[in-house]
Amino acid sequence: MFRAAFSRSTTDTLRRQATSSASASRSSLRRALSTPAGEQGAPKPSSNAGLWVALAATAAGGAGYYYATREHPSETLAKLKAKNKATEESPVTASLRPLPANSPFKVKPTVIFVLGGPGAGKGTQCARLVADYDFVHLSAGDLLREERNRAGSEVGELINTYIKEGKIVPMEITIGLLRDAMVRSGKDRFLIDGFPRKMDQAEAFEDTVAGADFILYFECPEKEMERRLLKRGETSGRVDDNIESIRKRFVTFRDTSFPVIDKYRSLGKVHEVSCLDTPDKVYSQVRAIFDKMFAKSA
Ligand SMILES: Nc1ncnc2c1ncn2[C@@H]1O[C@H](COP(=O)(O)OP(=O)(O)O)[C@@H](O)[C@H]1O
Ligand SMILES: O=c1ccn([C@@H]2O[C@H](COP(=O)(O)OP(=O)(O)O)[C@@H](O)[C@H]2O)c(=O)[nH]1
Repeated sequence: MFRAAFSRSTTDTLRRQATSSASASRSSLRRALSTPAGEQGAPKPSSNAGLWVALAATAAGGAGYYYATREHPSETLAKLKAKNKATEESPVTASLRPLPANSPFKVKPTVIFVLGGPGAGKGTQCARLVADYDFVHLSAGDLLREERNRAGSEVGELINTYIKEGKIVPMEITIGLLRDAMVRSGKDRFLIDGFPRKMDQAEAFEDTVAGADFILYFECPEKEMERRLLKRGETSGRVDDNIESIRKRFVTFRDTSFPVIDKYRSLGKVHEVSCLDTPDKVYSQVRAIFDKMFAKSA
């Protein structure tokens, strides 16, 4: 279903090429990426041999994993809730579907993609969710900025250029960072904030890390997002919280990221929340969704 929507995926190609172990180190990925081929028009495209190696390492082992087994999430959840009663397992960690062959997890983790345009309030709401529910919050943007700032990073400059231009950093970097952070946390419930921003990212993540249980989508008009981002830019120190970068980010969101939300919506996996209210009121909508799905940790 999800998979069928992709005409010819990156990972399909990679599966044919991949012979190396999926556990290739991040540093080797970075080395391979020092001549990146951008996902979205890298400033200077060059030989992509290294990229293939990195992508192969990231996606290797996904073969055999198939989305066709997925049923409608509401049916699945109903079954899982019943099972949960009997086994005390979390309704979602009991698994919506099998893990990909080379997932770093033994049991399927709970994964929620938190999506919305730039400045919609994803980070603000995730911070509240972490306080009330037992989730690890991983912001893809924060992880990229951390890597950009890491002394000795071989992809720092590249990340900075993509962020400033409002473009999407090559997925193998982002997925590598997310995967590492998930494993390092030692936990199994994740809010993945600001990712996936492109269809092939969604597919590669689901193929090599774990499937998403649902998508929490913050709907927000551009005018409001622009207002929030300009305000945030007064203190954030971010290279992209300025009007020029903001406009570019909106274009990327409209053209490249929104289709991901639409795709998941067609699968019945999107919970949409309007961000046009105070943070408290927005959060009460979010809580209504989470209270239905998860028992509170406190
Ligand atoms: N409901 C809201 N109303 C007004 N301002 C908000 C709201 N939610 C978040 N903000 C502010 O808007 C800016 C962007 O929010 P943030 O959570 O960083 O968005 P995102 O993670 O989606 O980029 C921040 O300065 C935040 O304080
Ligand atoms: O999966 C991701 C997430 C973020 N980014 C980059 O990081 C920037 C900032 O993303 P973040 O989620 O931090 O901020 P937002 O745009 O949602 O405010 C984006 O514009 C992209 O350039 C990316 O390339 N891939």
